[in-house]
Amino acid sequence: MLRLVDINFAFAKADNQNQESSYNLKNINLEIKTGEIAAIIGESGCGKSTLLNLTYGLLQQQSGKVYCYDEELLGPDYHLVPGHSMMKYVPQEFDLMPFTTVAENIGEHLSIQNDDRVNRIDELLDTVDLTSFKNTVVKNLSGGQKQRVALAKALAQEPQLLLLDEPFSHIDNFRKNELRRRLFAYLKNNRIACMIATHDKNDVLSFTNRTVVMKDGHIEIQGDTHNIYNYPSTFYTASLFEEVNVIPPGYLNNDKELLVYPHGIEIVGNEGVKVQVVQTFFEGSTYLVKALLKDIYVYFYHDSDISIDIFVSIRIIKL
Ligand SMILES: Nc1ncnc2c1ncn2[C@@H]1O[C@H](COP(=O)(O)OP(=O)(O)OP(=O)(O)O)[C@@H](O)[C@H]1O
Repeated sequence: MLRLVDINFAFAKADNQNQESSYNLKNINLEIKTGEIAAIIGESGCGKSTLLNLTYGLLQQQSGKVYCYDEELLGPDYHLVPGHSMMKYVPQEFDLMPFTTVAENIGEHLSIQNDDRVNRIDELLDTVDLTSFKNTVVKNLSGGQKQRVALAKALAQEPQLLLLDEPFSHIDNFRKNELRRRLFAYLKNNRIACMIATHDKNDVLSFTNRTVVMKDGHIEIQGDTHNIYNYPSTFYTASLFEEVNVIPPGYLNNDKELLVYPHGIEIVGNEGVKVQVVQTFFEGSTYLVKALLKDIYVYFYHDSDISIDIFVSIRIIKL
C-alpha cells in the first residue's frame, strides 16, 4: 500500500556544506503491504523519526517519491495542511486537547451522525485500557495515560496506515504487555498497516512481520523479522536485539567468525571449551553470565548462579 522510492532527505544546512554527503535519509526504498506491521529499528539518531515524519508528509524530500496505492503523495511543499488522510501519526510529542475529557479527545474526529459513536469510543477506550478514565480531563492524566489517549485518537480516525514513534515509551511494563497485545490485535483485525519506530525488541519480535534496520540515515537491511533476528548479517543488527557475542575463528571450535546471542551458548560437560566466570547478573528467570574465553569476554545464560572465578565448559548450540 505504501512505497518509498529512492528517497533522499536533508534538513536545511549552511550553504558551504555538501548536502549530498550529509543527507539525514539516504536512498530509502521501502514497501509496506496492506495490514503489514513493520518495525523501524536502529541506534538513536539514525533517522527513524525523520523517516516517519517524511512518510506522513511533514518533511519534503530533496529527491525520490512516496506512493500510496500507486498514487503519488506530494510533500508539504505542495499542501497547505501537511499530512495524508489515509495515515495517522502518533509522534513522540503527542498532541491532545488538555482541557477536555479522554472520551472527547478520542471522539473528536468521529462523525456526529455516527449512531455507533458511543460504542466506538468504548471499544477504543477498551483497546487502550482507559475505560475507567473516560470522563477524566486529559491534563490530569499521567504521561503514559496521555500516550494511550493519543493512540486511541489516532485509531478513531480509521487510518489505513498507522505511524507510531516509540508508542509505549511512557508506559510501565505492567501495562505495556497487555496494551501492545490489544493494540496489535486491533490493527490485525482491522487490516491496518503500521510502521513502528521502537527500541524495544519485544515490540519487534512479538508483533511485527517485517523489520527495517536503519543506520546513519540509510537502510542497512530489511526483511522478515524472524530472519533478521535469527540470522543477523552484522554485529550492529544483532546488537539492536540483545547482547551479542562475536566469536573469532577457533575460539569455540568454530571455523569462521560467528555472531552468537547469549542463549546460543550453553554450559556442558568436559567436551566444551573452558571459560572462567567473571560476573553474573540476576535476570529473574535466569542469570546472565560474563566469562573470560582466552582474551575476550563471552555472555551466556544459566539457570542458577555460578561463583566468580570458577571454570566451566561451554559450547555453541545455536547462532
Ligand atoms: N529539525 C531538525 N533539524 C536538523 N537536524 C535534525 C532535526 N531533527 C532531527 N535531526 C537530525 O537528524 C538525525 C536523525 O534524527 P531522528 O530524530 O530521525 O533520529 P531517531 O533515529 O528517531 O533517534 P531516536 O531513537 O533518538 O528518537 C539526527 O542526527 C538528528 O540530530
